[in-house]
Amino acid sequence: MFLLEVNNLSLSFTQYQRGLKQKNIQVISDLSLSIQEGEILAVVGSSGSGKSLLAHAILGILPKNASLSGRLYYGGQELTAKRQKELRGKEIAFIPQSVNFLDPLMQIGQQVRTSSQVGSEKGIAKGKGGEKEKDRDRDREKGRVKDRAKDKGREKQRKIFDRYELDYDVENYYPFQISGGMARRVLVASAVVGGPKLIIADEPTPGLHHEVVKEALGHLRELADEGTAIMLITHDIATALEVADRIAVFYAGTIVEIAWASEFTDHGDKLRHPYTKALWMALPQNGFLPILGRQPSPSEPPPGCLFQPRCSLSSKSSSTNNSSCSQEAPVMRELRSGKVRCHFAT
Ligand SMILES: Nc1ncnc2c1ncn2[C@@H]1O[C@H](COP(=O)(O)OP(=O)(O)OP(=O)(O)O)[C@@H](O)[C@H]1O
Ligand code: NI
Repeated sequence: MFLLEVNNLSLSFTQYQRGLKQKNIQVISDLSLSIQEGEILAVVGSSGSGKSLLAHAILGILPKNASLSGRLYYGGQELTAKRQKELRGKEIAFIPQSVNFLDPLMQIGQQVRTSSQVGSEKGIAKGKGGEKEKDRDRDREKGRVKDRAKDKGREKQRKIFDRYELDYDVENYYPFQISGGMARRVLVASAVVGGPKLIIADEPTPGLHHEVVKEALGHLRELADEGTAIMLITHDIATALEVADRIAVFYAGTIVEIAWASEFTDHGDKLRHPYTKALWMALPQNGFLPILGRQPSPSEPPPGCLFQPRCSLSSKSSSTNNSSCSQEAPVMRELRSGKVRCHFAT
């Protein structure tokens, strides 16, 4: 059974234009994926393709002007807004794309300790330490219980600091006092403290040195090997291939292929979708072959298959008259133990 299932998810924004005119912009369309315990599924796609929004949809932290359709399941049960709120920061943890998710006014130690108790819109931050202090005066015995809980909280936090090689001194620092690499480790520590079953990591290694990237990916792999399900969002297929079990290739707001990481070999003959093959061949070790054209903007999608204007398969086999490519959007289908969204992939 899958821990997380995303079925036919679509997401659009209503934007107001001049006067009272409204425009609907479809950012994610008909997207399906699933993740098992113990596996890393990488979601790979270029900038602006809707990856972060997918993460926010799963966590239930979308902005108010977003409208969503499709279904989410977690542990076999529908993942409703109520469950999202209950599970967020605990069973379902988030490693956000930006270190700005750290609360600038809260010390790191407290931030890590409280991150598993919150489900704030902003992500991991915002504690509620103050209220606890009041109760203690009221009832000493109760207070002692709370002290023990507090000690336990600190103990747990320190264990995680040990694991991620964060000095205990760092507990008293504020986010502006730590380096970028350290801040990333704090984000991982904050995600892990609640003992999550599912981690959504949104671009966890931006602009980091190779060593730090390796370390961060190593942490994710370790957690997966302990049974955690991980969705790793990245624009960098090379990063994804270093740790992921499966790769979901994101293009213009939907997934065009789900492949095994082991299928990215040689000239990509085991891959299914022309875009996936092109991504693979664009890597330095495969000769840097560029992918011609541009990803369509969500406000002006082409008719039919979203990849059709750039597709070698569609233009090459014009003898068979592939008008379907320019007229009909292909649906996701199973192909060789993976999935593909293409009329002609074999
Ligand atoms: N609140 C919003 N209202 C309207 N459009 C939005 C909103 N938030 C995001 N978008 C648009 O949705 C698209 C997808 O954004 P998203 O942040 O998910 O992309 P991404 O794949 O995570 O990109 P990156 O790799 O740069 O992080 C973008 O074109 C963005 O402009
Ligand atoms: Ni993003």
